[in-house]
Amino acid sequence: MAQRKMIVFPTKNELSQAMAEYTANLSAKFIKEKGLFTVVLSGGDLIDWLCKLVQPPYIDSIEWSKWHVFWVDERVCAWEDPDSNYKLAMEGFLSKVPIPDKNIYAIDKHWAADGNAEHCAALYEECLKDLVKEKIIPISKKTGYPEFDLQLLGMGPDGHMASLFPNHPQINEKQKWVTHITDSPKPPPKRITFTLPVINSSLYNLMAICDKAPAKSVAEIMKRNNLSLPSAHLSAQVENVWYLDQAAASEL
Ligand SMILES: O=C(O)[C@H](O)[C@@H](O)[C@H](O)[C@H](O)COP(=O)(O)O
Repeated sequence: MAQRKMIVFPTKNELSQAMAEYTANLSAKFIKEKGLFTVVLSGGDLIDWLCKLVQPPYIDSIEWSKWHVFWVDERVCAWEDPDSNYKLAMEGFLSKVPIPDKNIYAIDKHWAADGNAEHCAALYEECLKDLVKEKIIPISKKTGYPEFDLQLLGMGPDGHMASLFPNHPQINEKQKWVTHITDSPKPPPKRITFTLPVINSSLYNLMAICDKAPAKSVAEIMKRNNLSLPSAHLSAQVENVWYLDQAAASEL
């Protein structure tokens, strides 16, 4: 498993620029190697930081038609709800680039609007299994779990990643690929999330963290490897890279 690497950027703008370049380079590499690129998004501020991808030169150079887009976690609510990670990503990013609709794998529309978190998680896992059969997602020979090319992650001030929160049992799930939570400490309470083995089976994981609020948790992870914080468990098969701005790195 890859060692954690950390890069601190002077500003959020530079972090955003580097994230776009990192994503574009991996997109080119994987499309050349296997004809497609699987990208997993999270919610939160990350989508804002992806803004550089919808600007030149990336907007024109990326082969968007070869992208397949997933969510590492999603809030269980209607697609139109302001809480929806799908809505956030569509409005801020995906609607601005020509990725075919069929390659965007959102939470089930009906069951999400209905608020059924358990069923939404089961359906999302089924969707991943169908894509394994269709050879869009391989199963890693090393981990035995689905292998995505790149995940773009964020961390909350409490050290959570995806919807794996401190002192909640979801972090220990090893059987399921996708699980659910109905009492998330960060609102809204109902969510679905990739499990830790699936998150760590990704080839490349980029964790992007900005601002002062998560700085203490960043220090707990970087200096003390405090495993009570879910993000401290992040790994990857090839590269586990953490991009921080100055404020997020201020307690290091
Ligand atoms: O649904 C969510 O809330 C996100 O997917 C979540 O996992 C996010 O990545 C972190 O909470 C960081 O969020 P912020 O960038 O908003 O702090």
